[in-house]
Amino acid sequence: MDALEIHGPVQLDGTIEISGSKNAALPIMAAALLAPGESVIEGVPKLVDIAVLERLLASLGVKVCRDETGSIHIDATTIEKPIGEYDIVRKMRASICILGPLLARCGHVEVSMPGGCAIGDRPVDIHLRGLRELGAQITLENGYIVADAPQGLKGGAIFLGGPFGSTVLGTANILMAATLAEGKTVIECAACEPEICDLANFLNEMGAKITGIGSPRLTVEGVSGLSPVKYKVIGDRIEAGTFMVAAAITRGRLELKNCDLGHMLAVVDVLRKIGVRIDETNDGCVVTCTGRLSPVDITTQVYPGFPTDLQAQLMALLALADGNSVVTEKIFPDRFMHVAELNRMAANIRKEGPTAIIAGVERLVAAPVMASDLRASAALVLAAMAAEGTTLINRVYHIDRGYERIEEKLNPAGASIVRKQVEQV
Ligand SMILES: CC(=O)N[C@H]1[C@@H](OP(=O)(O)OP(=O)(O)OC[C@H]2O[C@@H](n3ccc(=O)[nH]c3=O)[C@H](O)[C@@H]2O)O[C@H](CO)[C@@H](O)[C@@H]1O
Ligand SMILES: C=C(OP(=O)(O)O)C(=O)O
Repeated sequence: MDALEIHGPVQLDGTIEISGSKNAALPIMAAALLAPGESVIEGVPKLVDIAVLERLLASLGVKVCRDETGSIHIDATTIEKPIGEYDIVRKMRASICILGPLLARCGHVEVSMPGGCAIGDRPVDIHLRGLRELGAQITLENGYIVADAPQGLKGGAIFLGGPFGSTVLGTANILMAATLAEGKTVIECAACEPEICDLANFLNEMGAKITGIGSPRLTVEGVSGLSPVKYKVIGDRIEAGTFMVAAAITRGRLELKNCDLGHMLAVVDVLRKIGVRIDETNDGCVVTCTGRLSPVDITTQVYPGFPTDLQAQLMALLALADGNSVVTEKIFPDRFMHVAELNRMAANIRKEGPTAIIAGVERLVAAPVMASDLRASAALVLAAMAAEGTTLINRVYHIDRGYERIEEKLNPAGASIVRKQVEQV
């Protein structure tokens, strides 16, 4: 099993190209199932999660390959078997994205209940409620969601709100299904995340008729068929945010390319309050941090609020601030696996329900730590670059789910990260 050995403290200085967005690429790849023929998706990051979806699509009988430029070709001319098997689906939450498009295209689908990061309870009840409102009959059999719409789906008014606001992949599923439904669908309380906008833009290029993109009300006029297209996914705002924190926590300077600050207004606002300088460039930004770090209070929220996927990384930074910060997690109230590991590195963080109180410390100290989920792992890499000594992060397969060879991006900018094979611990 891979581990990362990280020597600190370092001061980063360099330029990093942000990869295409994982969370945009995954639903877009699934949406390619809607159109017979070959779609080409450009800018898809080389990640474990993407490889899992490639395997899942191939298991449906769809032809999938990555060419020498890195683009993914998905030939969905025929779908032999609309069944998402447990062995693949359990590895990744986003596998649930095949549910809507397969139902719309084939009139029948079976998908195992999905797995995903250990960040708390993650039901799919709203996905199922939305599909039922489009006319699907759905049962749960042996851990599989079995959905049928033999006469096709029918548009309607669908409210997608849940206990924590909107649902990102739930919106993706209903949106994809609605493109081929008969008549008009209005999705209320739709997710407004840039990844959903990217998916909607992709679907429109395929011939779908979606309006209201970026707002909580999406209107879809159903069409009888969609055509394959070539499409480039947006840059990864979560990878960009992680590297912004990397510049800040090492009191360094990073130029980030292929990142859209328009997708990161809450993150930029919070980092500026902490004392980080962010200057916009033509295709990204330059992030510099020289002085002291001010504490802040933040609450994670649906877009355009502060994203839960950057909560752990921000907490690593606040661990070194001059005073007390408060972080409240409103999307996944149990997403705090990183707290205990950061405390092993001499942070002073106390968790109370869905809130963490972070008393800033002068310095972090290296320690052996365990990556527990994707963004918690990223937080540990950030903390380790600022900590004194050599940190060993075990179970880094979590980080490979969402970051393309993170050490190869950070080392040229001055990090000292070595990937090692270690005995399983
Ligand atoms: C692949 C991908 O894009 N993953 C992202 C996506 O996950 P994902 O789409 O799974 O997250 P959701 O937006 O659906 O989850 C938001 C909240 O709604 C709840 N919920 C969701 C669906 C449902 O049917 N019932 C229900 O109660 C969830 O438990 C959670 O508390 O959005 C999350 C929130 O921004 C991010 O952290 C994930 O990185
Ligand atoms: C939690 C994440 O991914 P997933 O929804 O696939 O578990 C993430 O990208 O931070």
